Amino acid sequence: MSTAALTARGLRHAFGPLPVLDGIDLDVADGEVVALVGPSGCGKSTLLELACGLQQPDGGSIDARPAGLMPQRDLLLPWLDARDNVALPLRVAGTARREARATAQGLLDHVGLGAFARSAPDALSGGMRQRVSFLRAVAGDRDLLCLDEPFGALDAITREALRHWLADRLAERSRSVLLVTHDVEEAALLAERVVVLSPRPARVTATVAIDAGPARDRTATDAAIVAARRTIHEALQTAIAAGAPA
Ligand SMILES: Nc1ncnc2c1ncn2[C@@H]1O[C@H](COP(=O)(O)OP(=O)(O)OP(=O)(O)O)[C@@H](O)[C@H]1O
Repeated sequence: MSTAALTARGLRHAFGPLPVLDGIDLDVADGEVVALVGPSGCGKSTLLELACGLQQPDGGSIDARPAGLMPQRDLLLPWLDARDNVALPLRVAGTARREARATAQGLLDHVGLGAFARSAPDALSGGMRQRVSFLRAVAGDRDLLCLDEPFGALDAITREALRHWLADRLAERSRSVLLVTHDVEEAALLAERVVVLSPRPARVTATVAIDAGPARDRTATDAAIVAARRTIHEALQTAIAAGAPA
């Protein structure tokens, strides 16, 4: 069996006349966390959708393991409570209702949402919904997780707590992650490699290796993280400047 969770070569995609991806090469190894950063609207979510098979590329190839997707809009099912939304991928995989609900309840407890397990999505705040959506993606136990701005709507403390929680889960059970984020520090703290995209149509303009030890042991003040943040930031600036109209 191949040791790649995802391999994309020369990936092209357009929405009608709008070219969005312009020949993307991307690899995610088994157990590797790769972050995607790039200017707003460059095509990051589109790339995740291709990785999960929700869209077919216009050109090139993509080969990925079955993925759990956390989309940017939470897309919770409004007729299920928070617990059953989290339990959904387990139910789809054949887990009995009682066991699936117990697992979902445990996950909700871990992120401070235990008391909201029986709440409908429309009774939850945006940040709560985002956490439920995150747990639903993680609960599916797929080898590849595609996370689109998973912590974007959260306050700084909750964001940090969830980042630690994810790093701990990944240390316990190795999974591959493709993480879209606008937060350069988050990318440096979680990823082993950060792939920098140009403005639309997206091309890969740089890849930054983060050599800072396991994610669960990293802190924002580590010299390697501070240096990585600067490198990613500069690569983003270069990408944006190169893509800007003259
Ligand atoms: N289904 C669609 N139909 C038409 N255009 C689309 C569709 N999905 C995305 N687009 C367009 O494709 C471009 C890339 O969108 P995408 O959401 O992939 O970018 P992004 O990098 O994830 O953006 P952001 O950082 O703002 O979340 C945008 O111009 C968007 O308007």
